[in-house]
Amino acid sequence: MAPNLVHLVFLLLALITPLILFLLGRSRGSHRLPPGPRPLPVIGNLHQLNTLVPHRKLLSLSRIYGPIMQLRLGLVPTVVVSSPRAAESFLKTHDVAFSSRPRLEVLEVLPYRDRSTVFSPVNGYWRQMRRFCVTNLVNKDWGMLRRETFRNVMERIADAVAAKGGVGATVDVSEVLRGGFEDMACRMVFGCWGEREGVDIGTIVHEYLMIAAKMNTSDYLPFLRPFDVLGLAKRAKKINETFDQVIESIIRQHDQNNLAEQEEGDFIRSLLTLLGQAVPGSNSRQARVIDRESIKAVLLDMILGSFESTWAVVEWAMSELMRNPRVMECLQGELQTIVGMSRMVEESDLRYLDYLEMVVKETFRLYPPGPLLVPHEAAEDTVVEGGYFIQKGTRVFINVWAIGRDHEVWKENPEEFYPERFIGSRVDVKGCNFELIPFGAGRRICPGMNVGLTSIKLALAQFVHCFDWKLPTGMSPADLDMTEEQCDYEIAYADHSSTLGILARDEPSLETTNGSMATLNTVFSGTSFCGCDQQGLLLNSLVRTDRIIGLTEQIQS
Ligand code: HEM
Repeated sequence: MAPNLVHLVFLLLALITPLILFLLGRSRGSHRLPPGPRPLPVIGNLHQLNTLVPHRKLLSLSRIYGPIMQLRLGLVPTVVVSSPRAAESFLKTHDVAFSSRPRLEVLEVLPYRDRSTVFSPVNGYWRQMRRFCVTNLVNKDWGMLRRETFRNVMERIADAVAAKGGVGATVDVSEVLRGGFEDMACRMVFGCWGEREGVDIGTIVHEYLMIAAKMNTSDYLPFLRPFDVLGLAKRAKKINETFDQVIESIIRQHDQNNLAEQEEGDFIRSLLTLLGQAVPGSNSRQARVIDRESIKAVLLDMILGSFESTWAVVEWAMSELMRNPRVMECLQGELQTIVGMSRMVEESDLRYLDYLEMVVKETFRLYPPGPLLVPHEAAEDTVVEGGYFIQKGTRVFINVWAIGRDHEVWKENPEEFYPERFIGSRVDVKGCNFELIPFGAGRRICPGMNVGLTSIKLALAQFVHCFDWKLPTGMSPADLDMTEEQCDYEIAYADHSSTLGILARDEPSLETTNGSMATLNTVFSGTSFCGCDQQGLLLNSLVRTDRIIGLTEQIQS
């Protein structure tokens, strides 16, 4: 299109959009819309969310307009839900109406876009693939893999400490945690380690999540799509080409029945048995055949869901434990009493560790990895709690981050990390108590919840059981920066003409302005997909001589 024509189209759209929206608004007749801030012409309330941490801004707006608040983001009517009661209305009472997902622009460039279980509408295909993943991946017994993974992680820490001169050496906890969770996820989903064809799968996952987390203007102002203003469609295409090459090579290896590459309960091999099967599509008359693209889409969903969210929770928990020595002491005390100091924590111990359970819940309350969940969309016109009318096609954000800080629910110092608030409480994270829904609730609830929870508890327990930790010299708990910031950096490709061969991601510096080492707590939480991340937790490890015999010897040798 010639530039003049483009400008003309843009101008026309800018002029007629408010009129269309006005007429649409009128046609809703007597329906009562939720309150919300007044939108500007064309951009609506987009300017108010021009922030790296939209869940914070949305919380402050909801304190003015209420727990069900209507915004207009560009041309998209959007509702933000910020209380347990309102969340229950959307995710339980009207679960069917709000289980759909919006079609995001970055997905349009992906060949597997309509086969993803995360972004598929609720239909026969979604149901079947989700059930398949739960049976063949999530519900498998991964106990041995977790045991091996976290033993390796503890040994890696001990090795790193020994290499740096022994007890008291500084360890990059983020790095070790990320590596452990990445390897475990790759072995579960792909049956191989995290490095493939010279490409680190973790870097691919991170890039996907970064792209999805960005607030993409084209999603809200569709007439900007041809311009790819933020370059996200280009980035998505590029990372997808890389993923495609990596995943093709992994699938080929499983296809060829190369047993050396395979682990017990091989998920890819089970997926391949589905090839060619017909499953119901969006309605009972429409069948869909499972093809190679469906298999790649499911593998991508599973690997994206698997590890960033999990290790981020352990990092947040470790940061809070460093800030709260009393809580650390209680947790170590519980481990010492229940597990003792002559062996490592085992999965079978977890059910007896009540204080650990409370520490994990408290971490989820304050730092849900998906502060706004994955966006939902209204599949039909619905009247919700409070008599508010929600129009079909409205995007729905459930502000879990705000719900975790709701003064009405968490009456005693909601901002404080205080695991004891759960003593005698039946609230848990499994989707029945709407005051704490880090995994969502209803039919879109995270299918990986149980596997994620067990890994988090085991990793955290072993971290604090095997080692004593202290902040690097010169740093006090008050220096720990617990605010989130968006961490975006482009990955470097080895060769611009080829998609394979990612060099590295350009990590943000770990030095703070005053020169001391500090945490860079990072959240990436655009309004499309949200994930929480935290980077660069550096701690000094101190292994007490009465702790875990093997590790102590390893460090001292
Ligand atoms: C701490 C760990 C985890 C957290 C906090 C978490 C959180 C979430 C959240 C908030 C959602 C969106 C729910 C909604 O839209 O209402 C979700 C969806 C999903 N998660 Fe997880 N997740 C975790 C671990 C996992 C794991 C380990 C897997 C895979 C093995 C996984 C796979 C998925 C999938 C496939 C979906 C999409 C479900 C659908 O749309 O039907 N997640 N997760």
